[in-house]
Amino acid sequence: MFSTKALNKSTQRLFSTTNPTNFKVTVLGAGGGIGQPLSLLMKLNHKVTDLRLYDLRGAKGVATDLSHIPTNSTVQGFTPEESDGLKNALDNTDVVLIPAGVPRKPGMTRDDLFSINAGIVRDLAKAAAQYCPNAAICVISNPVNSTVPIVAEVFKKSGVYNPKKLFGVTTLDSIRASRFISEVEGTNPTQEKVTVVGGHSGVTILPLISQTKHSMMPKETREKLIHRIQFGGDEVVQAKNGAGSATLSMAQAGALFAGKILQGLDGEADVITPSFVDSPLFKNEGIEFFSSPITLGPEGAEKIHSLGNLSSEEEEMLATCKETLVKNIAKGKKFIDDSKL
Ligand SMILES: NC(=O)C1=CN([C@@H]2O[C@H](COP(=O)(O)OP(=O)(O)OC[C@H]3O[C@@H](n4cnc5c(N)ncnc54)[C@H](O)[C@@H]3O)[C@@H](O)[C@H]2O)C=CC1
Ligand SMILES: O=C([O-])CC(=O)C(=O)O
Repeated sequence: MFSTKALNKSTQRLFSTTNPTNFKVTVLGAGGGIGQPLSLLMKLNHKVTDLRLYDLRGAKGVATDLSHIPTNSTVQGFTPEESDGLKNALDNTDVVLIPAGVPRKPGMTRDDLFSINAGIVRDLAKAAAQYCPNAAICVISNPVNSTVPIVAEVFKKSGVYNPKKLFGVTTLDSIRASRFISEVEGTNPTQEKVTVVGGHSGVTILPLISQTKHSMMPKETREKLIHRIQFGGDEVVQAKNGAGSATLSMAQAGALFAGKILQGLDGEADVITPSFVDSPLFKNEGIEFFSSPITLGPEGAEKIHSLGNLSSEEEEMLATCKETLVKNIAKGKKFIDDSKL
C-alpha cells in the first residue's frame, strides 16, 4: 500500500510536466577523454532515464557499451553522419553537458584552446538553442571563462537566452581544493569543503581559505596551497605529457555538478554549488559572468550567493581575478559579434 505522502508524490510525478523526475541528459563530446567516463557516471545516476551521446566519432560504440549496464536508462549514440544526428541527440533534452573540444598540451594555457574550441562550442550552442532552448547547458570545454559567454551570446541571438539555465562547470577546482587542503592538514578529504569562486583558469580561480576551518594556516603554506589549486590542471597536463589534460577527475566533477543540476530540477531543497554563471555580483564593474555558490532549483539557478567575508589577501586576489576575467569574457562575446550569426 502507498502512504498518502508517497501516493501524492507518485501522482505528482505522473502528471507533472514542468518538474519531471525522469530526466533526459545529453553529452556532446561523449567519445572523448572526459565524455566517456562522464557518460558512464551519468548512466549510473538514477534520475537519468534517457541518456543521449553525441560525438564526431565513437558515440555509438560508447552508447552500446553503456547500454548493457542495468540501470533505469536507455542510451543512444548519435553521429554527424546520420541525418538529424545532433537534432536527435538534443531534441527536448533537460540537461546538456558539453566536454567537446581539444584539450591542452604542455606549455599551453587554456586560452590557447580558444582558436579551436570557440567555434566548436558556438556551433553546438546554435544547435542547442534550436532543439532544446529550455535545457540546462553545462559547459566544460575550455576556456570556460570565454566559452560560457559564447553560449550566452548564441542563445541571445536566437532569442532564447535564459541566464538561469547556463552554467560553466568549475567543480574540478572545488574537488581539487578539498583534496589538496586535506593533504596539507592531514585530514579526511571527504570532510573538507573549500568555496572556490571567480573563473576557471589560473589566477581567476580564487579559493576562499579564510572561510575554511584552516584559516589560521601559516602564510607560506597557504600561498603554496592556493597556487596548487589555481594551477592543479597543469600538474595533469604535464604528467600526461602531450596526451591531454584531466579527464577522470573532470568526469567525476562533471557528474557531481550534473547531479546537483538534476537535484535542483527535481525540486530538492538546499542544493547549493559553485558555478560560473551570468551573475549580478560584479556587473557594475563590467564583469558579466562570475562563479560563486548558486542555489539550484526547478528553474535552474535560483539564487546567486555573494562571496561572504574575504581576507585582505583574498581581496587582492579578487582584484587580479577580475582583471583577467573581464578580458576573457569580452573575448568570447567579440567572437560571436564577429561571427555574424
Ligand atoms: N571545465 C573543466 O574543469 C575542464 C575542462 N576541460 C576541457 O574539456 C575539453 C575536452 O577535454 P577531453 O575530453 O580531454 O578532450 P578529448 O580530445 O579527449 O575529447 C574531446 C571530444 O570532443 C569531440 N568533439 C570535437 N569537436 C566536436 C564537435 N563539434 N561535436 C561533437 N564532438 C566534438 C572529439 O571528437 C573528442 O571525442 C577540453 O576543452 C578541455 O580543456 C578539461 C578538464 C577540466
Ligand atoms: O588544465 C586543463 O587544461 C584542463 C582543466 O581545465 C583542468 O584540469 O582544470
